[in-house]
Amino acid sequence: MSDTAAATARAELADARLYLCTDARTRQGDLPEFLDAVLAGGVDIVQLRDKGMEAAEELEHLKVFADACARHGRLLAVNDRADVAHAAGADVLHLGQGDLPVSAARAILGDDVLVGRSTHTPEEAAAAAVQDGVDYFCTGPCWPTPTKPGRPAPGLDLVRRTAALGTDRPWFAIGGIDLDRLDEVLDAGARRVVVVRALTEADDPGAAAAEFAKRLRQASAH
Ligand SMILES: Cc1ncc(COP(=O)(O)OP(=O)(O)O)c(N)n1
Ligand SMILES: Cc1ncsc1CCOP(=O)(O)O
Ligand SMILES: [Mg+2]
Repeated sequence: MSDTAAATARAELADARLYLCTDARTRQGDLPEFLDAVLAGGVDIVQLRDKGMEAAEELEHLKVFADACARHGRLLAVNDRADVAHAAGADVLHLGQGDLPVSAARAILGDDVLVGRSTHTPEEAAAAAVQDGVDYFCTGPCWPTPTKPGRPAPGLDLVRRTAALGTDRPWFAIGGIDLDRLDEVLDAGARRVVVVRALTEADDPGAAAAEFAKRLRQASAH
């Protein structure tokens, strides 16, 4: 990615409100159509999150994700692996606390790829808000979720405490968020969310994405 493209991607991240993570299996039969529907609905960033998939297979699936993101002018994210993010030409790499250190990812990717970080405590959130090389961070899970089994949920208190940081760095609430719970997440102070099942399991994913995007943008406007 050129310097200009990276600056554009950072501006798009600043404006982003709705971030989808999905594997390549849940919507196996209609993946391109599903991605087109949610991107048209208002998803700003799409991450292929398919734990345990081998790199070669991940790269193949990422072509479908990259094409969809390019059609809609949205950001493509890779989970966990800097090498795969580089090979796929992704805009974003997401790193958890147990993944590659940010400095190691930067050594592979340089400054042009956006890097995100997971946080699960107020201390981790405060650190991610100022850590060099981090473009955005996520806090959660807000609720226990079968998408991330075994991960204790710090709940909305973490969202409140993250909001209280008053950071300008973009941050997203994650974990167990659906349209019924969105107002609670907004009331706790989040203005950006990451979702999986709320879109992958929606009867009408495009309409669900549009409803998320509308309410997130309304909340951001005041
Ligand atoms: C956007 C986004 N936020 C959080 C996560 C979770 O990352 P991590 O804690 O490393 O867990 P895994 O997803 O790797 O199981 C994410 N992937 N994306
Ligand atoms: C990847 C991840 N990290 C923390 S919660 C989570 C999964 C969120 O999935 P869902 O939106 O289906 O609860
Ligand atoms: Mg990870």
